[in-house]
Amino acid sequence: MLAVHFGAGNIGRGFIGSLLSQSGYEVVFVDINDEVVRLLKEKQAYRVIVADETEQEQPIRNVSALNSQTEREKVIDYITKAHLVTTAVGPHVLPAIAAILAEGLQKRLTVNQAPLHIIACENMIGGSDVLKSHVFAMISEADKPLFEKYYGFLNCAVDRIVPNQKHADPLTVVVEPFFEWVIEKRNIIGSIPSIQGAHFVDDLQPYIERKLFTVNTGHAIASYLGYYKKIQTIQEAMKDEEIRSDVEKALHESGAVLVKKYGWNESEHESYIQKIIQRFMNPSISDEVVRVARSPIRKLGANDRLIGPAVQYYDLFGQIPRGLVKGIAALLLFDYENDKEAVALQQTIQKSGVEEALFQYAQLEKEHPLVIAIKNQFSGLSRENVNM
Ligand SMILES: NC(=O)C1=CN([C@@H]2O[C@H](COP(=O)(O)OP(=O)(O)OC[C@H]3O[C@@H](n4cnc5c(N)ncnc54)[C@H](O)[C@@H]3O)[C@@H](O)[C@H]2O)C=CC1
Ligand SMILES: O=P(O)(O)OC[C@H]1O[C@](O)(CO)[C@@H](O)[C@@H]1O
Repeated sequence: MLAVHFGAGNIGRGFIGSLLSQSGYEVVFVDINDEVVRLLKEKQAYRVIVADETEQEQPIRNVSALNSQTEREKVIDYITKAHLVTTAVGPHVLPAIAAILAEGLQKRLTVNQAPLHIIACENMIGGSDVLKSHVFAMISEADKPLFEKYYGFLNCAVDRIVPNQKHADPLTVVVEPFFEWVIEKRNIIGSIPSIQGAHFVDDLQPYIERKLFTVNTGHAIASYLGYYKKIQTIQEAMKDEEIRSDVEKALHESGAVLVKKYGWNESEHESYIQKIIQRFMNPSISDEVVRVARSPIRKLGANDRLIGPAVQYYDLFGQIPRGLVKGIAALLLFDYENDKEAVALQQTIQKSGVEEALFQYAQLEKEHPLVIAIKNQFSGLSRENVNM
């Protein structure tokens, strides 16, 4: 079996590629990072180190790589032969891979009528639907029914914390032991793809919301409050009692939304929250706050990890979720100069104010009670920052 995987980064090598290789696929990574592509081609293997109390090494074999900028035709050829296509490139990169994917899928129609599943493994709701819409924007009307017949775009939720890597061997990836890959069955054509450890479900919505509004919500808040307190890593941030308690408070708020919405058992959800807090604190992993905080404009999105649960909490309970609001205010103070979105966000705030930023990026009406609460919290944090 052959899998073509776009994105040989942290999640690509540390989770999706490794699981596919362990499931018996030959994995061809497609990336634009020359060094990583060259090394994968040369070594055809790399190491995943599962970091817990002990370090367990997993050799990943039967892999190779292609550079999509310089080896376009080869990528297209591999797509025509693949049994699975996956991505882990980042939500903002999906439009950039759509053209080559569309071309590969078009050519495949002429040589291979086997159905193919395409799974975008990105931190977002409906990632594969979004990729599909970009691909469909590139093909002719006549091809669309054929694409619908042969290509199943499957939405999924991926959960494993893989920090930025720095090793003598640049291919090595240190990962946490936990992983969860939940894939929606809707849109499967023919048989379920064979992937060891993946969990196939009829309806992804509860799973993706549980993951995005717990793991990602808590992680994001720890990162923004950590950055605010000039702390370097998530592990150090979680040792700060105030941050840990703010994270827990926010997770109880997003948890209240999820429990009410999906009728879950409250104490089971509380155990899930506590397990996630322990994952953030894993002393064998060192995860920079600026990595987890990256792309604050995306993270301020209406359906993303902070505004999504905050709006739902307000709508369901008619109250301000103070923990989430503090996290959002801290996001608005994230002024890391190496992050393009942080720079753009700061420019918007300086030029037009917090209300305008929340209107533009989070689609919150300026008179929404959440906006007033976020603005007050933002002013409070800004004042404390000056006095610190
Ligand atoms: N790192 C983590 O713990 C987790 C990440 N994710 C999601 O996985 C996705 C990837 O994240 P990471 O692996 O952390 O990022 P990363 O930055 O380590 O990897 C992204 C890879 O995509 C490559 N890339 C960029 N543009 C490309 C293009 N046009 N064609 C092909 N490859 C291209 C980059 O060179 C890089 O190797 C994101 O959507 C993220 O939200 C989801 C769960 C956990
Ligand atoms: O990848 P994003 O969406 O920028 O979020 C940052 C981090 O969130 C996590 O998925 C978990 O919270 C990470 O490990 C991830 O990379």
